[in-house]
Amino acid sequence: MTDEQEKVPGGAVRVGVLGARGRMGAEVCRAVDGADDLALVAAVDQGDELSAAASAEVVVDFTTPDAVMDNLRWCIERGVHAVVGTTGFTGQRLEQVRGWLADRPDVGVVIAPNFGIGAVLMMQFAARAARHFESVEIIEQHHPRKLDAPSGTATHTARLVAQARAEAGLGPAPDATRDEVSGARGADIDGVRVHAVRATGLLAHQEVLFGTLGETLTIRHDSYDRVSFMPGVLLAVRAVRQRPGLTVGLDALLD
Ligand SMILES: NC(=O)C1=CN([C@@H]2O[C@H](COP(=O)(O)OP(=O)(O)OC[C@H]3O[C@@H](n4cnc5c(N)ncnc54)[C@H](OP(=O)(O)O)[C@@H]3O)[C@@H](O)[C@H]2O)C=CC1
Ligand SMILES: O=C(O)C1=N[C@H](C(=O)O)C[C@H](O)C1
Repeated sequence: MTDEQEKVPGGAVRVGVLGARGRMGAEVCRAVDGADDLALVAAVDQGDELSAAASAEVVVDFTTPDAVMDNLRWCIERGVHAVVGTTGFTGQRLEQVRGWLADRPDVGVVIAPNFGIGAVLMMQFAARAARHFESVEIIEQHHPRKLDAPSGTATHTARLVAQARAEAGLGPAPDATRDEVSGARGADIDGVRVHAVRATGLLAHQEVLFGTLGETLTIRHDSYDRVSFMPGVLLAVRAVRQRPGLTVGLDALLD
Protein backbone atom coordinates (compact mmCIF):
# COMPACT_ATOMS: atom_id res chain seq x y z
CA MET A 1 0.00 0.00 0.00
CA THR A 2 1.32 3.47 -0.92
CA ASP A 3 1.60 6.43 1.49
CA GLU A 4 -1.33 8.09 -0.29
CA GLN A 5 -3.59 5.04 0.08
CA GLU A 6 -2.76 4.90 3.79
CA LYS A 7 -4.04 8.49 4.20
CA VAL A 8 -7.44 7.71 2.63
CA PRO A 9 -10.27 7.74 5.21
CA GLY A 10 -12.07 4.40 5.51
CA GLY A 11 -14.61 3.78 2.78
CA ALA A 12 -13.75 6.86 0.73
CA VAL A 13 -13.57 6.33 -3.04
CA ARG A 14 -9.97 6.85 -4.25
CA VAL A 15 -10.06 9.37 -7.11
CA GLY A 16 -7.32 10.40 -9.55
CA VAL A 17 -7.60 13.48 -11.76
CA LEU A 18 -5.93 13.73 -15.18
CA GLY A 19 -5.45 17.29 -16.47
CA ALA A 20 -5.27 18.33 -12.82
CA ARG A 21 -3.56 21.67 -13.46
CA GLY A 22 -6.07 22.66 -16.18
CA ARG A 23 -9.13 24.84 -15.71
CA MET A 24 -11.55 21.94 -15.19
CA GLY A 25 -9.08 19.54 -13.60
CA ALA A 26 -8.19 22.04 -10.87
CA GLU A 27 -11.88 22.58 -10.12
CA VAL A 28 -12.45 18.81 -9.94
CA CYS A 29 -9.52 18.44 -7.49
CA ARG A 30 -11.13 21.08 -5.24
CA ALA A 31 -14.55 19.37 -5.47
CA VAL A 32 -13.12 15.92 -4.67
CA ASP A 33 -11.09 17.36 -1.78
CA GLY A 34 -14.26 18.92 -0.40
CA ALA A 35 -16.30 15.70 -0.47
CA ASP A 36 -16.17 13.53 2.67
CA ASP A 37 -16.83 10.29 0.76
CA LEU A 38 -14.08 10.87 -1.85
CA ALA A 39 -10.30 11.03 -1.51
CA LEU A 40 -7.98 12.66 -4.04
CA VAL A 41 -5.09 10.19 -4.43
CA ALA A 42 -3.52 11.51 -7.65
CA ALA A 43 -3.36 14.82 -9.50
CA VAL A 44 -1.73 14.16 -12.87
CA ASP A 45 -0.99 16.62 -15.65
CA GLN A 46 1.11 16.92 -18.81
CA GLY A 47 4.57 15.45 -18.25
CA ASP A 48 3.59 13.40 -15.19
CA GLU A 49 3.63 9.60 -15.24
CA LEU A 50 0.15 8.07 -15.54
CA SER A 51 1.28 5.42 -13.10
CA ALA A 52 0.82 8.07 -10.39
CA ALA A 53 -2.91 7.33 -10.77
CA ALA A 54 -2.51 3.56 -10.40
CA SER A 55 -3.94 3.54 -6.86
CA ALA A 56 -7.15 5.29 -7.96
CA GLU A 57 -10.45 3.42 -8.17
CA VAL A 58 -11.94 6.14 -10.37
CA VAL A 59 -10.05 8.46 -12.69
CA VAL A 60 -11.55 11.74 -13.91
CA ASP A 61 -10.19 12.97 -17.26
CA PHE A 62 -10.32 16.62 -18.31
CA THR A 63 -7.33 16.74 -20.64
CA THR A 64 -7.39 17.24 -24.42
CA PRO A 65 -8.95 15.35 -27.33
CA ASP A 66 -5.39 14.32 -28.34
CA ALA A 67 -4.59 12.78 -24.95
CA VAL A 68 -7.84 11.27 -23.76
CA MET A 69 -7.89 8.01 -25.75
CA ASP A 70 -4.48 6.85 -24.49
CA ASN A 71 -5.55 7.76 -20.95
CA LEU A 72 -8.78 5.80 -21.28
CA ARG A 73 -7.08 2.71 -22.65
CA TRP A 74 -4.60 2.84 -19.76
CA CYS A 75 -7.46 3.04 -17.22
CA ILE A 76 -9.53 0.25 -18.76
CA GLU A 77 -6.57 -2.12 -19.09
CA ARG A 78 -5.79 -1.62 -15.39
CA GLY A 79 -9.38 -2.00 -14.21
CA VAL A 80 -9.70 1.67 -13.20
CA HIS A 81 -13.17 3.18 -13.71
CA ALA A 82 -13.23 6.45 -15.66
CA VAL A 83 -15.32 9.60 -15.77
CA VAL A 84 -14.51 11.61 -18.88
CA GLY A 85 -15.41 15.23 -19.63
CA THR A 86 -12.84 15.75 -22.35
CA THR A 87 -14.43 16.43 -25.73
CA GLY A 88 -13.73 14.97 -29.18
CA PHE A 89 -15.74 11.72 -28.93
CA THR A 90 -16.80 10.69 -32.42
CA GLY A 91 -18.87 7.56 -33.02
CA GLN A 92 -15.64 5.82 -34.03
CA ARG A 93 -13.96 6.73 -30.73
CA LEU A 94 -16.93 5.50 -28.73
CA GLU A 95 -16.79 2.18 -30.61
CA GLN A 96 -13.10 1.91 -29.77
CA VAL A 97 -13.87 2.40 -26.07
CA ARG A 98 -16.62 -0.26 -26.25
CA GLY A 99 -14.06 -2.60 -27.81
CA TRP A 100 -11.59 -2.08 -24.93
CA LEU A 101 -14.40 -2.55 -22.41
CA ALA A 102 -15.41 -5.86 -23.99
CA ASP A 103 -12.13 -7.25 -22.62
CA ARG A 104 -12.77 -5.70 -19.16
CA PRO A 105 -16.51 -6.11 -18.47
CA ASP A 106 -15.94 -5.17 -14.81
CA VAL A 107 -14.92 -1.60 -15.69
CA GLY A 108 -17.27 1.38 -15.93
CA VAL A 109 -16.71 4.45 -18.12
CA VAL A 110 -18.94 7.53 -18.16
CA ILE A 111 -18.31 9.99 -21.00
CA ALA A 112 -20.37 13.18 -20.94
CA PRO A 113 -19.99 16.18 -23.25
CA ASN A 114 -21.41 18.38 -20.51
CA PHE A 115 -21.72 17.72 -16.76
CA GLY A 116 -23.87 20.80 -16.09
CA ILE A 117 -27.34 19.65 -14.99
CA GLY A 118 -28.93 22.60 -16.83
CA ALA A 119 -27.00 21.74 -19.98
CA VAL A 120 -28.18 18.13 -19.83
CA LEU A 121 -31.77 19.36 -19.53
CA MET A 122 -31.23 21.82 -22.40
CA MET A 123 -30.20 18.90 -24.62
CA GLN A 124 -33.20 16.84 -23.52
CA PHE A 125 -35.60 19.75 -24.13
CA ALA A 126 -34.04 20.40 -27.55
CA ALA A 127 -34.43 16.75 -28.55
CA ARG A 128 -38.07 16.89 -27.45
CA ALA A 129 -38.81 20.12 -29.35
CA ALA A 130 -37.01 19.09 -32.54
CA ARG A 131 -39.85 17.28 -34.27
CA HIS A 132 -42.21 20.27 -33.99
CA PHE A 133 -40.08 22.82 -35.90
CA GLU A 134 -38.97 22.87 -39.53
CA SER A 135 -35.93 25.06 -38.77
CA VAL A 136 -33.22 24.62 -36.17
CA GLU A 137 -29.77 26.12 -35.66
CA ILE A 138 -27.36 25.92 -32.72
CA ILE A 139 -25.23 28.81 -31.52
CA GLU A 140 -22.57 27.94 -28.94
CA GLN A 141 -20.42 30.58 -27.23
CA HIS A 142 -17.22 29.87 -25.30
CA HIS A 143 -14.09 31.39 -23.78
CA PRO A 144 -11.35 31.97 -26.37
CA ARG A 145 -8.90 29.47 -24.85
CA LYS A 146 -11.09 26.56 -25.92
CA LEU A 147 -9.20 24.28 -28.35
CA ASP A 148 -12.12 22.63 -30.19
CA ALA A 149 -15.00 24.01 -32.28
CA PRO A 150 -17.83 23.39 -32.33
CA SER A 151 -18.10 22.36 -28.69
CA GLY A 152 -18.78 18.77 -27.64
CA THR A 153 -22.12 19.92 -26.23
CA ALA A 154 -23.18 21.53 -29.52
CA THR A 155 -22.09 18.48 -31.51
CA HIS A 156 -24.01 16.16 -29.19
CA THR A 157 -27.10 18.41 -29.30
CA ALA A 158 -26.98 18.50 -33.10
CA ARG A 159 -26.86 14.71 -33.26
CA LEU A 160 -29.83 14.38 -30.86
CA VAL A 161 -31.84 16.96 -32.81
CA ALA A 162 -30.97 15.33 -36.14
CA GLN A 163 -32.05 11.93 -34.83
CA ALA A 164 -35.38 13.32 -33.57
CA ARG A 165 -35.99 15.07 -36.91
CA ALA A 166 -35.25 11.89 -38.83
CA GLU A 167 -37.60 9.86 -36.59
CA ALA A 168 -40.34 12.45 -37.24
CA GLY A 169 -39.76 12.28 -41.00
CA LEU A 170 -38.57 15.88 -41.27
CA GLY A 171 -36.37 16.73 -44.24
CA PRO A 172 -33.63 19.36 -44.39
CA ALA A 173 -34.42 22.75 -42.81
CA PRO A 174 -35.37 25.33 -45.44
CA ASP A 175 -32.39 27.43 -46.61
CA ALA A 176 -32.20 29.28 -49.93
CA THR A 177 -28.52 30.27 -49.55
CA ARG A 178 -26.78 30.11 -52.93
CA ASP A 179 -23.78 32.37 -52.49
CA GLU A 180 -21.88 31.81 -49.28
CA VAL A 181 -18.65 33.15 -47.87
CA SER A 182 -17.11 29.93 -46.57
CA GLY A 183 -18.22 29.29 -43.00
CA ALA A 184 -20.99 31.91 -42.96
CA ARG A 185 -23.66 29.25 -42.43
CA GLY A 186 -21.68 27.45 -39.75
CA ALA A 187 -20.67 23.80 -39.52
CA ASP A 188 -23.00 21.08 -40.76
CA ILE A 189 -23.40 18.38 -38.09
CA ASP A 190 -25.77 15.68 -39.34
CA GLY A 191 -27.64 18.36 -41.32
CA VAL A 192 -27.92 20.80 -38.37
CA ARG A 193 -26.10 24.16 -38.66
CA VAL A 194 -23.84 24.92 -35.70
CA HIS A 195 -22.22 28.33 -35.12
CA ALA A 196 -19.28 28.72 -32.72
CA VAL A 197 -18.50 32.07 -31.06
CA ARG A 198 -15.29 32.67 -29.06
CA ALA A 199 -14.98 35.80 -26.89
CA THR A 200 -13.21 36.94 -23.75
CA GLY A 201 -15.66 37.15 -20.86
CA LEU A 202 -17.66 34.11 -21.93
CA LEU A 203 -17.41 30.70 -20.29
CA ALA A 204 -19.82 28.15 -21.82
CA HIS A 205 -23.17 29.06 -23.36
CA GLN A 206 -25.52 27.59 -25.93
CA GLU A 207 -28.74 28.47 -27.69
CA VAL A 208 -30.83 26.07 -29.72
CA LEU A 209 -33.04 28.17 -31.99
CA PHE A 210 -36.13 26.52 -33.47
CA GLY A 211 -38.48 28.09 -36.01
CA THR A 212 -41.77 27.29 -37.66
CA LEU A 213 -44.59 29.33 -39.17
CA GLY A 214 -45.03 32.55 -37.17
CA GLU A 215 -43.04 31.52 -34.10
CA THR A 216 -39.60 30.64 -32.77
CA LEU A 217 -38.48 28.83 -29.65
CA THR A 218 -35.08 29.47 -28.09
CA ILE A 219 -33.66 27.07 -25.51
CA ARG A 220 -30.63 28.61 -23.81
CA HIS A 221 -28.18 27.44 -21.18
CA ASP A 222 -25.35 29.43 -19.54
CA SER A 223 -22.49 28.20 -17.40
CA TYR A 224 -20.99 31.26 -15.68
CA ASP A 225 -18.56 29.34 -13.48
CA ARG A 226 -16.88 25.92 -13.70
CA VAL A 227 -18.46 24.99 -10.36
CA SER A 228 -21.61 24.43 -12.47
CA PHE A 229 -20.08 21.18 -13.75
CA MET A 230 -19.11 19.77 -10.35
CA PRO A 231 -22.42 18.24 -9.13
CA GLY A 232 -22.56 16.25 -12.37
CA VAL A 233 -18.92 15.17 -12.16
CA LEU A 234 -19.30 14.02 -8.55
CA LEU A 235 -22.54 12.22 -9.40
CA ALA A 236 -20.69 10.27 -12.10
CA VAL A 237 -17.69 9.55 -9.84
CA ARG A 238 -20.03 8.08 -7.21
CA ALA A 239 -22.03 6.07 -9.77
CA VAL A 240 -19.44 4.75 -12.21
CA ARG A 241 -18.23 1.76 -10.16
CA GLN A 242 -21.79 0.38 -10.22
CA ARG A 243 -22.17 0.93 -13.98
CA PRO A 244 -19.95 -1.50 -15.89
CA GLY A 245 -19.62 -0.75 -19.60
CA LEU A 246 -19.94 2.56 -21.39
CA THR A 247 -22.43 5.26 -20.37
CA VAL A 248 -22.63 8.23 -22.72
CA GLY A 249 -24.15 11.40 -21.26
CA LEU A 250 -25.42 12.10 -17.78
CA ASP A 251 -29.09 11.42 -18.55
CA ALA A 252 -29.18 7.84 -17.26
CA LEU A 253 -27.51 8.88 -14.00
CA LEU A 254 -29.95 11.74 -13.39
CA ASP A 255 -32.92 9.43 -13.84
N1 LIG B 1 -17.84 17.68 -20.06
C1 LIG B 1 -17.86 18.87 -19.48
O1 LIG B 1 -18.78 19.20 -18.70
C2 LIG B 1 -16.77 19.84 -19.77
C3 LIG B 1 -15.80 19.49 -20.66
N2 LIG B 1 -14.75 20.32 -20.88
C4 LIG B 1 -13.71 19.78 -21.74
O2 LIG B 1 -12.63 19.36 -20.91
C5 LIG B 1 -11.40 19.49 -21.61
C6 LIG B 1 -10.43 20.31 -20.79
O3 LIG B 1 -10.91 21.63 -20.69
P1 LIG B 1 -10.12 22.73 -19.84
O4 LIG B 1 -9.96 22.28 -18.46
O5 LIG B 1 -10.78 24.04 -20.11
O6 LIG B 1 -8.71 22.69 -20.60
P2 LIG B 1 -7.26 23.06 -20.03
O7 LIG B 1 -6.38 23.27 -21.22
O8 LIG B 1 -7.36 24.15 -19.02
O9 LIG B 1 -6.82 21.74 -19.24
C7 LIG B 1 -6.34 20.56 -19.84
C8 LIG B 1 -5.15 20.12 -19.01
O10 LIG B 1 -4.78 18.81 -19.41
C9 LIG B 1 -3.36 18.78 -19.51
N3 LIG B 1 -2.94 17.68 -20.33
C10 LIG B 1 -2.71 17.61 -21.66
N4 LIG B 1 -2.33 16.38 -22.02
C11 LIG B 1 -2.31 15.63 -20.89
C12 LIG B 1 -2.00 14.27 -20.60
N5 LIG B 1 -1.61 13.43 -21.56
N6 LIG B 1 -2.07 13.84 -19.31
C13 LIG B 1 -2.43 14.67 -18.33
N7 LIG B 1 -2.74 15.98 -18.53
C14 LIG B 1 -2.68 16.44 -19.80
C15 LIG B 1 -3.05 20.15 -20.07
O11 LIG B 1 -1.67 20.48 -19.94
P3 LIG B 1 -1.02 21.51 -21.03
O12 LIG B 1 -1.82 22.78 -20.92
O13 LIG B 1 0.39 21.61 -20.59
O14 LIG B 1 -1.21 20.85 -22.38
C16 LIG B 1 -3.94 21.02 -19.19
O15 LIG B 1 -3.34 21.30 -17.95
C17 LIG B 1 -11.76 20.08 -22.97
O16 LIG B 1 -11.91 19.04 -23.91
C18 LIG B 1 -13.10 20.75 -22.70
O17 LIG B 1 -13.88 20.90 -23.85
C19 LIG B 1 -14.64 21.52 -20.27
C20 LIG B 1 -15.62 21.94 -19.41
C21 LIG B 1 -16.76 21.14 -19.08
O1 LIG C 1 -14.14 23.81 -23.13
C1 LIG C 1 -15.08 24.16 -22.36
O2 LIG C 1 -14.99 25.12 -21.61
C2 LIG C 1 -16.31 23.37 -22.38
N1 LIG C 1 -16.33 22.25 -23.05
C3 LIG C 1 -17.41 21.35 -23.17
C4 LIG C 1 -17.89 21.32 -24.60
O3 LIG C 1 -17.08 21.38 -25.52
O4 LIG C 1 -19.11 21.16 -24.81
C5 LIG C 1 -18.51 21.62 -22.16
C6 LIG C 1 -18.76 23.07 -21.91
O5 LIG C 1 -19.34 23.63 -23.03
C7 LIG C 1 -17.45 23.79 -21.55
